[in-house]
Amino acid sequence: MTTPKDCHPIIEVRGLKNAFGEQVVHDNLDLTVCRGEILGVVGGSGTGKSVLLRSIIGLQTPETGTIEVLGENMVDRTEDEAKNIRRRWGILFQNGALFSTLTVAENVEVPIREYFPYITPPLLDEIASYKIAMGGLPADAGPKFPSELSGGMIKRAGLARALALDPELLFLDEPTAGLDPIAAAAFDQLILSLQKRLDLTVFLITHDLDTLHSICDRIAVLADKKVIAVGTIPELLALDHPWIQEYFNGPRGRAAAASYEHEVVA
Ligand SMILES: Nc1ncnc2c1ncn2[C@@H]1O[C@H](COP(=O)(O)OP(=O)(O)OP(=O)(O)O)[C@@H](O)[C@H]1O
Repeated sequence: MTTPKDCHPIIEVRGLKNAFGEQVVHDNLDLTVCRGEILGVVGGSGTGKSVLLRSIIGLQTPETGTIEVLGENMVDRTEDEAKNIRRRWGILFQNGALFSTLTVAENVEVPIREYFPYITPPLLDEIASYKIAMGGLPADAGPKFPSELSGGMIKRAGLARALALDPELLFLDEPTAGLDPIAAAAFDQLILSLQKRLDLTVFLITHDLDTLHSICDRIAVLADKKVIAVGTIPELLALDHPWIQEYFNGPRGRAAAASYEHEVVA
């Protein structure tokens, strides 16, 4: 369960400690994400998955520890340095985090305008249309406002915006939360096909066992303020940690495993 030998680290977290007052969320947490993998991050509610994501993207300053993303140190960066690194990743927040007063196309254009303020409007529109198509939305979604979209379409619009600057790395925070099983499975397949086509590295926080089975290369488990294990599902199942056993071997875990095995055989 060590890091794969051929791993080219894209995210390296070492000795991370995060605390809010007396509450220690992470203590001496280590994690490596390798280039080209889809890493799923799981853990019970409140184990610090979102705080870990916020630390990695520089929104949460840790008490101690080092974080490198795409070869850059993320702790104590100047605003200019932070801006340079931010353009190399895309983030899909749990609720899509779209600007409600902007259309889908305008939302996708926000990061492009930020980094390329002199881009011409026709080119901007063309790039936005292309990204909207990559997010799996029909062209007529571009002029719509978020309030006119279904939950699944909001996620796809958020994904289109996350892809706006051709990222090397994608952060997804519970991408299938709130979607019905059919929409969730379609979204999983969209992530997988984008990851392959665009050669992306994906850091994916999820509670969705189907997502873990169907698209994740490795899974990191957060518990006891640390990443207690990273590996494939069979590797994790070989451990006798109670949370891991309950999660993957509980009724829902077994159902997800069975349906995935069925899918592989069929
Ligand atoms: N800004 C903050 N101030 C104080 N406490 C915080 C803050 N952000 C997070 N926490 C606390 O840190 C802990 C971890 O929160 P986090 O949101 O990372 O959990 P999570 O694993 O993502 O949970 P869930 O699966 O429910 O989304 C929680 O106890 C939360 O209350």
